[in-house]
This record gives sequence, C-alpha cells and structure tokens, in this order.
Amino acid sequence: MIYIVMGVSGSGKSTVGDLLSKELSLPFYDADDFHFPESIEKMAKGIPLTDDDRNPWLSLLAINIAQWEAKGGAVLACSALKESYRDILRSTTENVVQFIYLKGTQALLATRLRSRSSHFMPESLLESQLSTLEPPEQAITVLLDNTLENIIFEILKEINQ
Ligand SMILES: Nc1ncnc2c1ncn2[C@@H]1O[C@H](COP(=O)(O)OP(=O)(O)OP(=O)(O)O)[C@@H](O)[C@H]1O
Ligand SMILES: O=C(O)[C@H](O)[C@@H](O)[C@H](O)[C@H](O)CO
Repeated sequence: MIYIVMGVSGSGKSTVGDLLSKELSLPFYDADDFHFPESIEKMAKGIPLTDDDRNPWLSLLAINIAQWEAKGGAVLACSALKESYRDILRSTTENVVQFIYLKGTQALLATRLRSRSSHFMPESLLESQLSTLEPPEQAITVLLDNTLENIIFEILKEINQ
C-alpha cells in the first residue's frame, strides 16, 4: 500500500507522514525532495507553481510510487492539491494509493507556517495553496487542529478498519 499524506503547505504532511511511516514500518518519502530546482526557486520567491510546473514532478513521483509498491509500500508526503494531480499519482498502480488529507483553517495553517524556521516556502503562498486545493472525496480526512499523537491515532484507526 502507498499512503499519501496530502494538504496545503504547513498542514503537517512531513511531520505526520514521517511519524506514520514509523508506525507502519514503511519507508517515508517527501515529495518536496523531488521538486525540480526551478520549482523550489519559484516558491522561495513567492511565485505559485502552475500545472506545467507540477505535472512532470507528479509523473516522476508516480514512477517512484510503482517502484515503492513493488518493494512493499511506502508513506509519501505530497501536497496533491488537485484531483488531476491525484490521478497522476495513482496512474502507475492499481488500487494501492490511500490518500490521507490533513484539513485545517487558514488561521491555524498560517500560525504553523510562521512557527517554522528555515523552510523555502513563504507564508505568502498559503492563499494560492488554498485556492488551488480541491478537497479529496476519497480520503481519510483528519483535522490538523489536534496533537500529533491524536492525529496518528485517528489515521491508524481508519487504516485498520
Ligand atoms: N499537530 C501538530 N501540532 C502542532 N504543530 C504541528 C502539528 N503538525 C505539524 N506541526 C508543525 O507545523 C509546522 C508545519 O508542519 P510540516 O512542515 O510537517 O508541514 P508540511 O505540510 O510538510 O509543510 P510543507 O508542505 O510546507 O513542507 C512544523 O513546524 C511542524 O512541526
Ligand atoms: O504543489 C505545491 O505547490 C507544492 O508541493 C507545495 O505544496 C510545496 O512543495 C510544499 O507545501 C512545501 O512547502
């Protein structure tokens, strides 16, 4: 199984994904590590990515997803903001991708982004992240206004159902 922890910047994808991977004894990958340098540069300058920036990155991730699945599964932290992006991520495997959506208010997301230091993503991009987001219909949805312990507990409960 491939678990994709998704949501806008600051929602806790990397933190939750890493913890979840340990609970599930699966390797953890962060989609941020697969961005092209030009994309990181754009975001650092406060310029939102476009479909043209994201699609090749998502296709690269999809190739990796098939390989991770063949090796026994993984947890991936990836924004996966639009349904079309999630379609690309699902395109190389059949029925093995489970999305986990971290949902929260703009105010809390902004607070989380502000409290974080030394990250390329500026808080100014939060608005465009939220306007691009198409909330997933088929996902385990968890409210991020909770302790990490409770968030992981909720996710594991849903996975084990
Ligand atoms: N449940 C939580 N309670 C309190 N703080 C949290 C929680 N989840 C994450 N954080 C903190 O919020 C900040 C954002 O989390 P994180 O970097 O994991 O988000 P992200 O979605 O991966 O962001 P990005 O996509 O921009 O890399 C971090 O400083 C993290 O420690
Ligand atoms: O699709 C996107 O716009 C990107 O993946 C962003 O979401 C950032 O990479 C991530 O949030 C790191 O801060």
